[in-house]
Amino acid sequence: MTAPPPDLRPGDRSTITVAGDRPYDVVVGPGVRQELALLPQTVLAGATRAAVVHTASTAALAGEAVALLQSSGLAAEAVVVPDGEAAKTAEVAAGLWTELGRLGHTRTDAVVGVGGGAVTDLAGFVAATWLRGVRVVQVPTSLLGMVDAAVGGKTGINTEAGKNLVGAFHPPVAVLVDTDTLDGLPDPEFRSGLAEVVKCGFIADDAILDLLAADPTGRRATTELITRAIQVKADAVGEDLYDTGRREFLNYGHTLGHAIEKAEDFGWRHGEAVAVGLVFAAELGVAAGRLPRADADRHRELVGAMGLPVSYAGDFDRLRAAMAVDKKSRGAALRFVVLDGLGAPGILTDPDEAWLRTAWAAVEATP
Ligand SMILES: NC(=O)c1ccc[n+]([C@@H]2O[C@H](COP(=O)([O-])OP(=O)(O)OC[C@H]3O[C@@H](n4cnc5c(N)ncnc54)[C@H](O)[C@@H]3O)[C@@H](O)[C@H]2O)c1
Ligand SMILES: O=C(O)C(=O)C[C@@H](O)[C@H](O)[C@H](O)COP(=O)(O)O
Ligand SMILES: [Zn+2]
Repeated sequence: MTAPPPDLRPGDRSTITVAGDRPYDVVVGPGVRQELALLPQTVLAGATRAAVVHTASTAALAGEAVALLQSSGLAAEAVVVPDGEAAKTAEVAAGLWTELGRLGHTRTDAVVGVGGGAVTDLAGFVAATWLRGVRVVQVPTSLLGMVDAAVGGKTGINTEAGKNLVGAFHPPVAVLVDTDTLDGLPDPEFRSGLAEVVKCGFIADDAILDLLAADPTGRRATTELITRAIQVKADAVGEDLYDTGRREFLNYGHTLGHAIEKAEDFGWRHGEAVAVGLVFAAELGVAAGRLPRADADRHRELVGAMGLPVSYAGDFDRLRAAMAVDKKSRGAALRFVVLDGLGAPGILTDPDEAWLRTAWAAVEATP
């Protein structure tokens, strides 16, 4: 089980360091976005310009970010992009490259993402590709962005063929998780973020499962849940940035989840699709003889109690075709993350068709 950082007390500021060739800090707490003003003296040393990428929903926070960066001497400008998955397109990325060119951004300048996971994925991707890589600071404002998307350096956009199929590994130089920014986040978005939190519980930290069982809204222990989920992610990413081993376990529930997002033309929230994917993956683990039935039942009960979907009405053959282009696939073989017990993730390669059908039957919504 992952222990919370020693300096964590409710309401406090805590810091989680993500290890790697270029380690960086994820700072969590109320008001920590103000620390943007300090970064030009530290991780943004030498920068003269910053482009603050945001959507309409985070315009006020982006305006504040611009003012904070300007107060420390940077020429900072806000750049607005479309909301949600509509931001994660080649066209929007190309628009940002044009804007960085117009603003005269050089290799020492920086991109700052202020928004949900879609913004941080896009901002990270543009930073990874502009001049072959400039620094990016992430200021996630959705729960999902905080516990997952802004941490770990996976950046990307979607294509016709599916989710996140074009991207780069490009870790941020800092992540400021300001828990105050959650105040304006709509409940369904908060719940969507909780899907990634409970995922971390299933793969690595049963204290998360206990906290969510005691309060399935996740509102009573939000800071502890955020910190624990980030710690699970940091542990995996610090060891395996490039997704060739331990990091793959963070993809638990995502094989079917991404296929559902695509089938729904990105009309479902990421966490909602992952929620069904978690229940499916647990059922697949049972069908494969790896996960005890009681543990799969715990998935369904907990995810359902959190108000997230546990079933889906769709065409399995279509979903299967989408799963075949999942980034975990190798050649023609499907690969899934499954559990050998709570907190014990592993890989299942090329599952029997019968196991897939059994797991699908367990999540298929009946009219
Ligand atoms: N890179 C990664 O490792 C990683 C991990 C998980 C998810 N993701 C990606 O993240 C995306 C999902 O992120 P998301 O759930 O944050 O979606 P999102 O970015 O679309 O944000 C959800 C909604 O909340 C709004 N919003 C965000 N912050 C707000 C605030 N403080 N107040 C009011 N509204 C606010 C947004 O405008 C949007 O409408 C997906 O594209 C997913 O693929 C990436
Ligand atoms: O960081 C990771 O690695 C993850 O798998 C975390 C996921 O929650 C996240 O949705 C990620 O973007 C999915 O990665 P992908 O490579 O399957 O697109
Ligand atoms: Zn995810």
